[in-house]
Amino acid sequence: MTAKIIDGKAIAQKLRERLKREVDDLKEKGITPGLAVILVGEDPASLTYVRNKRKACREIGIRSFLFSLPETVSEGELVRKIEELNGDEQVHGILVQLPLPSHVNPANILPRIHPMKDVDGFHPLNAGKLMAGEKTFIPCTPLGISVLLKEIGCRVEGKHAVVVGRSNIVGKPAGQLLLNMNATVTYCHSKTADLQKFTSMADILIVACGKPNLIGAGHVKEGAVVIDVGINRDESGRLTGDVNFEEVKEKAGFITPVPGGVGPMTITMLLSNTIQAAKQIHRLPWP
Ligand SMILES: NC(=O)C1=CN([C@@H]2O[C@H](COP(=O)(O)OP(=O)(O)OC[C@H]3O[C@@H](n4cnc5c(N)ncnc54)[C@H](OP(=O)(O)O)[C@@H]3O)[C@@H](O)[C@H]2O)C=CC1
Ligand SMILES: Nc1nc(=O)c2c([nH]1)NC[C@@H]1CN(c3ccc(C(=O)N[C@@H](CCC(=O)O)C(=O)O)cc3)C=[N+]21
Repeated sequence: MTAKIIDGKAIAQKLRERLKREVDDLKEKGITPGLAVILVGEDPASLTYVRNKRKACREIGIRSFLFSLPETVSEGELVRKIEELNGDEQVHGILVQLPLPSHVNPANILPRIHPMKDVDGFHPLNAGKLMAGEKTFIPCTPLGISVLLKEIGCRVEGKHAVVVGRSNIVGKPAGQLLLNMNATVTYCHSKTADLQKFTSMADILIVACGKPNLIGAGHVKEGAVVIDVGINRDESGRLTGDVNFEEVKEKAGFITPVPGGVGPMTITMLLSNTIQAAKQIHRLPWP
């Protein structure tokens, strides 16, 4: 089987046009959604991501505010900045770009974001609500994956979803969201004894490890839906995922490319969550 390639970039573009109309409607009510991004240090990858996020905001009329803090910032200073933004009426969403420097523990920082402004969905209250199946902010990458699955007409209910990776920002919430959608979910991670045994059972395979070519054709069931979250840069600076694309596309039913798959959806869901935050703060209905 030769896989259909899931064009995340095109799907993201289509959604952003819809989101722009939502922003226009809000502006007519006198509300301009605003996203505050806190960037600590000068990691080149983080600088690129933050630039892309702000550009995406600008394109659909969301205001973005950037706060660049030095690598040496203390936890106390970071928390003070967050508290200031929690009280800022122009700011509806707050994002602290990860990773943070090693002297800063994200567990001391992320819970200080007001849960109603937590557009990344990393606050323990929102993570708990996702686990309980309640309406909440869902982390952008898992949410983007669920939209991609919907777009290709993949019915999740009753399927076996295998998630490789168990980070708080991708793997865990992705598996939880698929469970909420009635998939049977298996998590794999670096201590999994026989990765291939599990991945080759997957109807839906989500890979979020940061290990280039971890998944080859032998890991994949014929006709499976393969979602490659990994973003790796090779020696020449080219982006690759965690899946051996050339090999796996001959076997899978659907596959996301890197770049142009999950990445653009992550940013689109950040825009969407920011709009929902603005609506919620102004007590407007949100879906
Ligand atoms: N496209 C997008 O929008 C986004 C892409 N990313 C990318 O996704 C990837 C994962 O990100 P993130 O979740 O933050 O990464 P983390 O490093 O936090 O987590 C990686 C996970 O992969 C597991 N893992 C590592 N090696 C193996 C292995 N050989 N076999 C099985 N599991 C393994 C780890 O297991 P253990 O827990 O045991 O250590 C861990 O759970 C990265 O490439 C990142 O750049 C991230 C966010 C958004
Ligand atoms: N608080 C926080 N929230 C995040 O959501 C978050 C984060 N920190 N830290 C880093 C990871 C990574 N991440 C990506 C977002 C977009 C692309 C993306 O747009 N990728 C493009 C390519 C971009 C390029 O060319 O570099 C693509 O795959 O097509 C990738 C990765 C969000 N993250």
